[in-house]
Amino acid sequence: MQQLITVTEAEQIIQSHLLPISRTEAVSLTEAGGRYLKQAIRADRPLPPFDRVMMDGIAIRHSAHQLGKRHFSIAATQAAGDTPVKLTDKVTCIEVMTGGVLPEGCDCVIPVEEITVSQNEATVRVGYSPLKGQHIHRRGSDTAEGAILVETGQCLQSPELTIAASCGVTEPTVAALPNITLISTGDELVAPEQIPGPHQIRRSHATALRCSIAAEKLGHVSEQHLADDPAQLETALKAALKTSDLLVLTGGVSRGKYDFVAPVLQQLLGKPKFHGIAQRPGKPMAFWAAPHHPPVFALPGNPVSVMACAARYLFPALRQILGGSSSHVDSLPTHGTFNCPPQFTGLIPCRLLNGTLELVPPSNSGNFLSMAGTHGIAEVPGKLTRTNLENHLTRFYPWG
Ligand SMILES: Nc1nc2c(c(=O)[nH]1)N[C@H]1C(S)=C(S)[C@@H](COP(=O)(O)OP(=O)(O)OC[C@H]3O[C@@H](n4cnc5c(N)ncnc54)[C@H](O)[C@@H]3O)O[C@H]1N2
Ligand code: MOO
Repeated sequence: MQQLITVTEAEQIIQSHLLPISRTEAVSLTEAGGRYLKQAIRADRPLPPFDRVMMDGIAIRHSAHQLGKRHFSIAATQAAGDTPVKLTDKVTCIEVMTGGVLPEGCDCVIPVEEITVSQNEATVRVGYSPLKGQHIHRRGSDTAEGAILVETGQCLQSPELTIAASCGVTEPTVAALPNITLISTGDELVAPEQIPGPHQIRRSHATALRCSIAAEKLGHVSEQHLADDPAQLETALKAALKTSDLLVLTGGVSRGKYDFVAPVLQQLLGKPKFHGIAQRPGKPMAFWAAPHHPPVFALPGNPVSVMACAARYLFPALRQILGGSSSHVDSLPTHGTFNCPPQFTGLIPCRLLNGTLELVPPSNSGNFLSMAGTHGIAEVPGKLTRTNLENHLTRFYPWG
């Protein structure tokens, strides 16, 4: 392991070595949620595209009311979707519906609540004084045709998809998902569906990481498990380095006699950009970035360490590769106690409740049970005590 660097230094080193994915693909609107846009979405026509009636009621010429007219016979009814009719005089009105086109010749909509209708005649309530132009959403008042409405790089969520659908962008071009190879290592590990021997445990990292990556659509995951064998590791890594956009290894990265991840990667890619961060958990994390090779994240094998390092470094890195912003982080008030050396940073599992983080520190990073019901990690400087934690806004990194 090298000299420990800080959490912020590790983040900066990772950020400076990531390239945005250059492949794109067109996806249907039903598949587009959560994907990162690689085109600008423009208005295909002015919005709204016509003078849009905003209230169910009657449309009149405002000057008629100004001149004292209160009774209007209903010349026509215009529903939403009808081609517009025309008001030709000051004595009649057109019955209109929300979403319809404002009838030609009208400049005022009076809601149905302000009129009474009897024998095809609408009477405006005494004392009600409508304004010229009221309840009319003017053509082009939201945007002109051709304007950019959603910028490239935006993560598509329901608001952006409202715009895409409205502008007829039915197959937005988005960043292709990176191919992520997830390699877990360890002779003690068996698949979740197997019955472990007394000296074995079931492996869980790939399941956990897949869940976060799939939920946020951060990549296509392929998964392998390897024994603690340097030759096997070398063969698998050589192949994965050729076919992947990013590699994640879990376990085998600390100081044990059978921890082969760092030496084998060093042989293939040279020295890591860092190996060891002043953080708890996750101290032995390492990162490689070599020219013409995908970046490699080697996460320490303890389950809490894997998830803490993934939340803090891996998921933001994947967002950055996809073209999104990796820098936005919520800073929130925090409660609880934690145990971390003062010169370290704690990456502490926490619950997010009513805009406040409640720390749920594990008894050790191999104890994954207390992560149940938590939402991510709080990044807490180890020098903080319980008392001054209360005046501190803590950065929150969700599980995904
Ligand atoms: N002498 C030292 N020993 C250790 C150090 C150190 O600095 N010096 N660091 C400790 C820390 S901190 C951590 S974290 C672990 C990380 O070690 P490795 O990355 O080599 O991880 P392993 O030893 O392979 O595994 C640790 C632990 O996690 C379990 N594990 C691993 N993979 C999985 C999986 N896919 N699913 C479930 N559980 C998994 C594994 O069985 C071990 O119990 O090293 C400390 N030691
Ligand atoms: O710091 Mo290690 O990642 O706790 O178990």
